[in-house]
Amino acid sequence: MSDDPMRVAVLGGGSFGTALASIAADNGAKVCQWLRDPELAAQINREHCNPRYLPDYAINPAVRASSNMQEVLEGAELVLVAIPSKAFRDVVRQARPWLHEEQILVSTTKGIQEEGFKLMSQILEEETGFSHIGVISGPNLATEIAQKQLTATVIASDDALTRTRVQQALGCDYFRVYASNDRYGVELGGALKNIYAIAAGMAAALGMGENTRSMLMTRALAEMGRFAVSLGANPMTFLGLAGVGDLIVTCSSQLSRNYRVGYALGQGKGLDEAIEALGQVAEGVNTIRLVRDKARAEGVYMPLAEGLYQVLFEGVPAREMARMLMRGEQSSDVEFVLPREDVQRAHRRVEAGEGKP
Ligand SMILES: NC(=O)C1=CN([C@@H]2O[C@H](COP(=O)(O)OP(=O)(O)OC[C@H]3O[C@@H](n4cnc5c(N)ncnc54)[C@H](O)[C@@H]3O)[C@@H](O)[C@H]2O)C=CC1
Ligand SMILES: O=C(CO)COP(=O)(O)O
Repeated sequence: MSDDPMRVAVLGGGSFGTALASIAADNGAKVCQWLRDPELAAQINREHCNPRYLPDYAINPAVRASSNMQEVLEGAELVLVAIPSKAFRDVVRQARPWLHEEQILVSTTKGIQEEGFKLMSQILEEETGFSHIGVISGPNLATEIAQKQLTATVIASDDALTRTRVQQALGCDYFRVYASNDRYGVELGGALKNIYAIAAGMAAALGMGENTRSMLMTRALAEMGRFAVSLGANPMTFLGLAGVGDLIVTCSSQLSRNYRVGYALGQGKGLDEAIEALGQVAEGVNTIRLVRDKARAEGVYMPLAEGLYQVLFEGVPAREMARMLMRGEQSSDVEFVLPREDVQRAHRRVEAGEGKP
């Protein structure tokens, strides 16, 4: 491998794309960032700041922004795609003429496509047929990365070259990159936790306490694991940064857009109003709908996702939903230790008078 700096292309001019572009440049890579808006690109090149999505933070001046896809992709070894899920496939299609088999393509997007319940790396695979494909996910609030707060992420791919080159490209003094070969689990964790961040924001706005938040996060993890198992993913991945790590940060921080949408809803704002006020993407709103439908179709028990769906889309008051959830069927703490069905069976027996003194 040559000593030339790695060439990195970042597709997306939002907060995360901008933060990642700056990390790669801090690390010595030659970085080009693609964004739709030529004026914003010119402003980034002039002022070394992204005033629309990451105001108040300096971007490494070596990052070159452009609205010309060909210019950005030419010669790139690593392509990071940081585009919201709704536009992800469209942008990959725009990029396709300048992508080639030797490149490493990595999604950084934590969302799901409605048609076929596809994750973003599956879209990368479908649109290109390439083999160096991966996903970055973890507790990665873009504004904290922009402040160079110590942060860790996961690069997940079954391709060792992809994992290694991403660790080399992005790993630095303030950003540590761990490897995983469970691409599906890592990507699913990043998408699912957004649902529960909305619930945590809502609970905070309703004045609920730390016990509540802790219960919510832990039960969310149980639900995520159950869902993952039903889709054939490895639930152990959720014990890592892209599972419990991301769940903790997104359910605890006002910097999370999903948390903020939940908080606004908890304050009594309507869903459209909450999204409008945010002005950025909160993937969880759409993910709740998709996951709730998928859980129903697969017969997976997901009371939090179901309850949240009813609050967001069917007008059930959040407090009323919280009460119903608290009074829901008796369950098990860790289902891999004591299966939920065993708890329910024991209840049925006792209720039928069997085993009572
Ligand atoms: N911001 C964060 O802290 C983190 C975000 N992510 C994920 O990164 C993904 C991207 O999010 P952000 O950069 O935060 O989003 P953002 O909301 O800050 O910006 C979205 C960007 O996508 C662009 N965009 C939207 N539709 C487009 C289209 N049709 N064509 C071209 N560009 C389009 C917008 O112009 C904007 O530049 C999301 O899925 C999010 O879950 C992951 C980790 C952290
Ligand atoms: O994924 C994130 C942090 O890891 C960012 O969360 P939000 O999309 O809710 O801001």
